[in-house]
Amino acid sequence: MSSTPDPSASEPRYRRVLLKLSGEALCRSGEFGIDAEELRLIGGEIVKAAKQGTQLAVVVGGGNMIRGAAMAKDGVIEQATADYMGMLGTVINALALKEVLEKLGQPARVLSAINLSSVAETFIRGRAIRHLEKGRVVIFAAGTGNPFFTTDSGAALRATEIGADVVLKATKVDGVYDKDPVKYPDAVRFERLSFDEAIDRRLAVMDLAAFTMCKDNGIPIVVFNMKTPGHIAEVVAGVGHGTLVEP
Ligand SMILES: Nc1ncnc2c1ncn2[C@@H]1O[C@H](COP(=O)(O)OP(=O)(O)OP(=O)(O)O)[C@@H](O)[C@H]1O
Ligand SMILES: O=c1ccn([C@@H]2O[C@H](COP(=O)(O)O)[C@@H](O)[C@H]2O)c(=O)[nH]1
Repeated sequence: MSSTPDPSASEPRYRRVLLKLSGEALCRSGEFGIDAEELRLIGGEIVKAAKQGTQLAVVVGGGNMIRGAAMAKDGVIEQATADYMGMLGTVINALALKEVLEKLGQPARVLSAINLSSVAETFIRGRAIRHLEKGRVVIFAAGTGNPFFTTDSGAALRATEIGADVVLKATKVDGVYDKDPVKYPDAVRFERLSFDEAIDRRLAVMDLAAFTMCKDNGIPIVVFNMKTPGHIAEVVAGVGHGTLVEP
């Protein structure tokens, strides 16, 4: 997806977006945890995007902390428990992100799908919308709040609940390919494709539940590279370079 901005347009292209940020945005490439410099950089990118006038909600993943399936692999920890641990990892990421946004002057709130009343607001749909209308960046933590899901599904769910115009999936690759480009250097990139094609081909850039929920609710998805400076703001403005998955 790429398009030329209309210089006469004073309104932003999107009124409200859901930005799905990989947890790996918060750590150095190939490492784990939270790196202060990476956090500061990604925080700055989100502030740039938020300043453009589009209401910005963020779902942050937890791949830099714990992935439930990997944690449960050797059978010591049950998958459901490992998934709750994974969700708590996303809460840690969300708190870190909120902190850096506010340090950079951007008001932000964390709304958690799991009740953790001492550290974050619990998700209430009306409150989320109210925060967005007041210009705060809303960070949704703990995915769907249920094990056996992912934060991609959480992004699709929250996007539907808040009436987002689009899900913007910020990731390590620059779009959707016919196979995983990290594993296959000959993978071919799509400029745009339909939900049916993404689902039929089982393209693993997002999970099936997330694709299906966005499809059923008519919410397009843009998959784009998060590490290019300025790119998050461009994609939020509707002029970035990514793959558009559309109904
Ligand atoms: N067909 C495909 N096209 C593009 N990417 C693909 C495809 N199949 C698999 N991938 C992989 O999917 C990954 C995107 O998922 P990513 O790791 O960003 O998300 P996540 O799992 O939601 O985030 P987190 O790191 O927080 O767990 C890419 O890095 C890419 O390697
Ligand atoms: O709704 C959800 C969301 C996430 N989880 C668990 O958290 C980790 C991290 O999320 P990613 O989407 O992989 O970044 C995930 O592996 C699950 O274990 C969950 O259980 N439910």
